[in-house]
Amino acid sequence: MDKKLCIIGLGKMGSTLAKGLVNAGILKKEQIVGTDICVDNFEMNPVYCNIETLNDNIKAVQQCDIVLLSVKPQVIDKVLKEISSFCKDKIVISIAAGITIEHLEKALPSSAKIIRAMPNTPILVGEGVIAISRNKNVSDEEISMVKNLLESVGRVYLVEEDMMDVITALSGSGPAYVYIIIEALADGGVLMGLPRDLSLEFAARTVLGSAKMVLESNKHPGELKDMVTSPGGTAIRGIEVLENRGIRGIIMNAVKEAANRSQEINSQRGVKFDR
Ligand SMILES: NC(=O)C1=CN([C@@H]2O[C@H](COP(=O)(O)OP(=O)(O)OC[C@H]3O[C@@H](n4cnc5c(N)ncnc54)[C@H](OP(=O)(O)O)[C@@H]3O)[C@@H](O)[C@H]2O)C=CC1
Ligand SMILES: O=C(O)[C@@H]1CCC=N1
Repeated sequence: MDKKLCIIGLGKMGSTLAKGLVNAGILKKEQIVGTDICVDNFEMNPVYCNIETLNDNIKAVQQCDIVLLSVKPQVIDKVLKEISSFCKDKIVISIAAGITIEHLEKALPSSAKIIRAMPNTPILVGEGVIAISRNKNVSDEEISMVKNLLESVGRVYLVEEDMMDVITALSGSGPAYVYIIIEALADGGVLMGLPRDLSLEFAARTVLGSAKMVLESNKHPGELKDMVTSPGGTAIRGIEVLENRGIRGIIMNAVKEAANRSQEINSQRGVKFDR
């Protein structure tokens, strides 16, 4: 790919994307420029993988074909205002939770090619899942190019934008829920006497393997669960505890609340820009 990418905001997600794309070999490190307001951040954080870093968003945007906005929703308006006039012919990808294409369109030139995307942190290890939606200015060829770029770090799905808040809650935020589950499984092992490092390894590998079974076996998770639960055995005793405490409802509510928050982020911000 011969395009140059500018990542604005080299925080957790921006730097993860930079590293994921370079590791995947789809872009050379010379094809990515990253910006952040705090230059010290660059030195502190080794994950920037030697890409060029600037603390000047405009300079970075001017030298790139694709602009990826990876700042918090709370500061995105400020950044959009700063770079807007330099984005006429650019593909602008925003990964900001809750920020709609309509909102981005109001802040950018009418010709801007806008993509709203929702990745998740496992892109760092090439196992991300990424949803993308586009505005009318993005051609089929351009969306294929972006899809191809992002496919180097995960599975990419082109979705209707009205699914984005839920996807933000499920796969965008989901790693956080899964890490809590892994940590709790490991704590359970430690509680019962396993060494911490062994317990964490077993917990993480159990989640990894179980997810692979769901994806590769073509079996419903309930059927896979039944394969683990012998009558009168150990697993069903554990499940009884989880069901008594409402594990399913708790997880469903977590997704619902996160999706509500994604919607709230956009509606609470108003859509008002100085051109
Ligand atoms: N973390 C995640 O798992 C995911 C995050 N996202 C989205 O990605 C975006 C970034 O999130 P995340 O990486 O977690 O947040 P971070 O706060 O870690 O990263 C944002 C970075 O942008 C910097 N920044 C702030 N203002 C500017 C500016 N004007 N110009 C350039 N850089 C600036 C921040 O610097 P400073 O800290 O000094 O303010 C920070 O380093 C958010 O919109 C979030 O919704 C999407 C999917 C998953
Ligand atoms: O918590 C957040 O707002 C971001 C968006 C998705 C995951 N983390």
